Amino acid sequence: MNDEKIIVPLDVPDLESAIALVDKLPQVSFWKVGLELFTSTGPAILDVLKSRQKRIFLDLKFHDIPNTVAAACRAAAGYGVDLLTIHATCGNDCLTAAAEAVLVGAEKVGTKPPNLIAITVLTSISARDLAFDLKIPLELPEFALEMALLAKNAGLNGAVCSPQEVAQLRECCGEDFLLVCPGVRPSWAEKGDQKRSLSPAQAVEAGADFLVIGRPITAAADPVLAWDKICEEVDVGK
Ligand SMILES: O=C(O)c1cc(=O)[nH]c(=O)n1[C@@H]1O[C@H](COP(=O)(O)O)[C@@H](O)[C@H]1O
Repeated sequence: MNDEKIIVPLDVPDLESAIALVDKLPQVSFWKVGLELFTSTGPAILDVLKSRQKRIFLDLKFHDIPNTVAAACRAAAGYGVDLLTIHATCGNDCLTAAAEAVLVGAEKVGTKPPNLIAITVLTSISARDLAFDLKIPLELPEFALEMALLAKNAGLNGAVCSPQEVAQLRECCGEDFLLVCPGVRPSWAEKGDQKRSLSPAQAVEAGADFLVIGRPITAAADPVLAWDKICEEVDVGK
């Protein structure tokens, strides 16, 4: 089984619903806490997950000036989480300051620093959105690669990208650069707002270290069955 590659987001509004979801899926070893839940519960949810020996992806997607982002990264690193996100479009100075800040923040409390990973291009953005709304003059795969390289050169540990770009990023950024892919959809699941998806097997085959898969599992009529089906698919893609 290759189920440790799958991260399930706790995209729920409060602590009670989060605990209910964690209890419903005891097989899941890696959970993501994102903007909705962290804004609602603060670090209380992290304590719950740690007390159950779960790995934690704290997905706060920082995006601000270097001084502000570095301070936020120092604070977040003190929680002892496994993964932490920042937008690559913060720019080089910000990414460099953030990479340094997680080390300082973790050391201050004597914990392991999180792997700091950069959002390249959100998986809800299409090539059309990038060109016409955001006015980025590069092709989407090229822009995603540039953002990953910016992050790598600034000393980050990895990037978040869609499964459609992961093969190219793996080739250019090397084996040690963590690549985390949301926007993963089994053939039987709704795409929702995800615009650049591939199946779990395809994403793993293309070189993803981790897949973030939410609604196909959490909104399924039978989440345990959906989890089992996805684990089988991930094994096929190995
Ligand atoms: O950083 C993320 O995790 C993330 C980046 C991205 O580009 N796209 C993306 O969907 N995500 C997150 O991945 C999860 C995807 O959830 P589902 O679309 O329900 O599978 C959500 O919690 C998003 O916040």
